[in-house]
Amino acid sequence: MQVHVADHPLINHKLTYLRDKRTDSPTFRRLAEELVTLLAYEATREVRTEAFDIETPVGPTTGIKLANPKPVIVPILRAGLGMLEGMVRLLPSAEVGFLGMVRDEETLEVSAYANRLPDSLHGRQVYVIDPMLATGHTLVMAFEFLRDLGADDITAVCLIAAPEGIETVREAVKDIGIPVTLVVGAIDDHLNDQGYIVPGLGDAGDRLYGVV
Ligand SMILES: O=P(O)(O)OC[C@H]1O[C@H](OP(=O)(O)OP(=O)(O)O)[C@H](O)[C@@H]1O
Ligand SMILES: O=c1cc[nH]c(=O)[nH]1
Ligand SMILES: [Mg+2]
Repeated sequence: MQVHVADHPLINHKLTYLRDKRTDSPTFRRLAEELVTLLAYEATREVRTEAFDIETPVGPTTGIKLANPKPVIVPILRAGLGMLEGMVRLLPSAEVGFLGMVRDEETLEVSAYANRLPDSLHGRQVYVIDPMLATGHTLVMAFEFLRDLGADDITAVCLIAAPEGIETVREAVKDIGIPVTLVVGAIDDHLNDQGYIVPGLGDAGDRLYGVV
């Protein structure tokens, strides 16, 4: 698994305000969208393209466009929804599938409660978006779903990751059997006893949408 940390002053600036507990929900949503657009620049480096001919006002040239079949973006509900607008802005022709997953706050085990994905992902590049990679259980389960539907390769885009979670995902993808890339805005210090990323930003879903 390739891991890219998109270390850039603008990303670090926006992440700092996202982390700040004084940041309100509307600002948090805006920052999450802006951050994913910056991370998507790195994440889409290997997006498949095809050549096509155009004419500029001055003469003919060959350019590129996104190849078919178009990529599929998969936000992990709830918190991944906060990154969807920013990702779709960069890949407007992509399809969007949804996976709803929640972790048990005591055991930190994950369960899936919603699945609205294309019937087949054969030949498709898939971009998974979820702001937090904590224990890694959520991403591993998502990758298994997507691999079973035939995804060609998967790129996960996360705003903040814990080193422990990255190692769990790294081990698991050895058995996934398709190329996996991880693009993150920051790798934080550690996970605490409750499975929260430290320093992190708290519960991303709650900060985006309120406590349920
Ligand atoms: O790496 P893990 O330990 O599996 O944790 C990461 C998951 O936790 C959060 O979701 P949560 O379960 O809080 O659901 P929510 O998005 O509905 O708040 C986050 O958005 C990830 O999906
Ligand atoms: O720190 C964390 C860990 C998991 N999920 C979150 O939203 N935040
Ligand atoms: Mg949550």
